[in-house]
Amino acid sequence: MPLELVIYALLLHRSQRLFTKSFVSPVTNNNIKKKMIGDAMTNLGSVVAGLMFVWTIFNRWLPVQFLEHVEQYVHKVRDYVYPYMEITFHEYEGDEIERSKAYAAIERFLSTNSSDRANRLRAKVFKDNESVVLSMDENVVIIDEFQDIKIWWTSKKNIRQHQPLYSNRVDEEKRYYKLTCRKEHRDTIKNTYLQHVLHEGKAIAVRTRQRKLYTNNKSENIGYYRRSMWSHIIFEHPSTFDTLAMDPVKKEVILDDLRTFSESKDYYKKVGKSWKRGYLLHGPPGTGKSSMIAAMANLLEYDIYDLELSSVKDNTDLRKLLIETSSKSIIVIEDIDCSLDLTGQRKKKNEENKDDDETMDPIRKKAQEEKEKNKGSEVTLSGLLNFVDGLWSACGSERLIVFTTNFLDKLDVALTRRGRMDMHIELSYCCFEAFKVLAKNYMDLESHELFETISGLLKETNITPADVAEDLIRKSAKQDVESRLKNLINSLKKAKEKARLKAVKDARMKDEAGPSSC
Ligand SMILES: Nc1ncnc2c1ncn2[C@@H]1O[C@H](COP(=O)(O)OP(=O)(O)OP(=O)(O)O)[C@@H](O)[C@H]1O
Ligand SMILES: [Mg+2]
Repeated sequence: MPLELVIYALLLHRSQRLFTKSFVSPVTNNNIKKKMIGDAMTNLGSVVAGLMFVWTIFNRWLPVQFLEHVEQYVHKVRDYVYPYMEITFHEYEGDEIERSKAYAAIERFLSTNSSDRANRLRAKVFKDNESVVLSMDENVVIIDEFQDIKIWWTSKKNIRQHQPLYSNRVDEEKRYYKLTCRKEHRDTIKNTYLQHVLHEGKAIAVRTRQRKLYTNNKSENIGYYRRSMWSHIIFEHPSTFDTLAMDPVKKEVILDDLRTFSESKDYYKKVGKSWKRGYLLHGPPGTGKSSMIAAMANLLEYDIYDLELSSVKDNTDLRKLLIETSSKSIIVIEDIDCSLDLTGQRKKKNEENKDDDETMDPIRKKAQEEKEKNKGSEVTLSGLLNFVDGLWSACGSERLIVFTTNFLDKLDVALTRRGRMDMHIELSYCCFEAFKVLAKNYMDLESHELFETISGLLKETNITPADVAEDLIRKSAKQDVESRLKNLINSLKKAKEKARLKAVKDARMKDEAGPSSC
């Protein structure tokens, strides 16, 4: 027998006993009063228990359509007598994949309000573990007041269970906030209060904004339920355009381009373009491509989405990732030539594969190995082109897309054409101007008698800013400026000698191969 039926039967029995007991008590004034209260309670208990009993039986044996009909009427009656109205705000609306902005704004609004009022709170630690933000926990109610109106906010969570084919059961959490207020305040709530909450929520977001560095979760780990496709940490890279060593004229052009972009919301709208810009950073390893991305994010106060293409299953997942990025962000794909088979030299591919491992440049060899490793991903070039400037790329705004590569010539021209990658920036070997920036940053030094020697050597040999920085950085408290400059001069001389020997070797090999090899 179902448990509910047993409980209702017990309730009926209990109320029956109370009823009979009140009849057998001696008749006094006091007892009459008690008896009346007892009778009323007994009758009420019996009616409720009886109704529940009947409802349980109905629920089991009556057709679903009929029950739905009854339920509708029960709700109508309830709505008629219940003096309150309710509004719910779901984290995800319907089948939308983007988190509701209203939900996020309410969450922030309530996080500041709840810390003084709620008894059960959830803590989040921010800014270098220095500040704690408290927000209301599930099923907690907090009361807000607005123009002498009381508003009740509740945080709720529904759990739905799915059983995907050939897979274990998974729980899908659906979170929402419920606002409750008296019906007579409907207009104020609708027209004024909600605007106030959303506005405040956004303002709090701006005030407490911490920039984030996101990375995409591996497609298969996202699973059936709605887990964010990105994970993040707080972004705290110290690189700025001041610390970036490069040709000052080039630097000024890039700075100007970035500033103009960030102030051109209306302009982009006017010309009918989505508000985004593509940058392609190319150059040898250690010339500052990643440092420049960090400097860009610091300059414009954007988040960074570091997209690992090899972890993306296919073009559909790539699109979903794009949708989940926020505005004011930089989407980065580093070493795009190694990420996938997106090169423009497919026809040469077979020949390239035949390259003797011995003769292949080590950096190219590494890129080749990376590509082999990433064969699991089905993202295609067209999927990536759509990601950059397809219809879906227009969702969200104020976004930079930055690709980096060590080999510009290995990329498909479709990917690098202007309009997709609007600005091509070459980061190259260290010139004297770039060295001066590093000397200022690493040693607080603006001039020195050894600068002339260094300037001469820099003109004759290729050395990356990363290598220069390695010589200039202080390695012990005793190490003085001069010894660091001398270290650099030694490195430059060694690099020059190495280059000379390589040139001699190449020339000899060319002579040995003879003219037919051309
Ligand atoms: N132009 C530069 N200005 C200042 N520091 C630089 C510059 N280039 C390199 N460095 C120094 O060298 C380190 C490595 O640089 P970075 O990672 O930016 O190079 P990269 O071009 O991204 O290299 P890769 O192609 O290998 O990814 C940085 O941490 C920084 O200290
Ligand atoms: Mg890099």
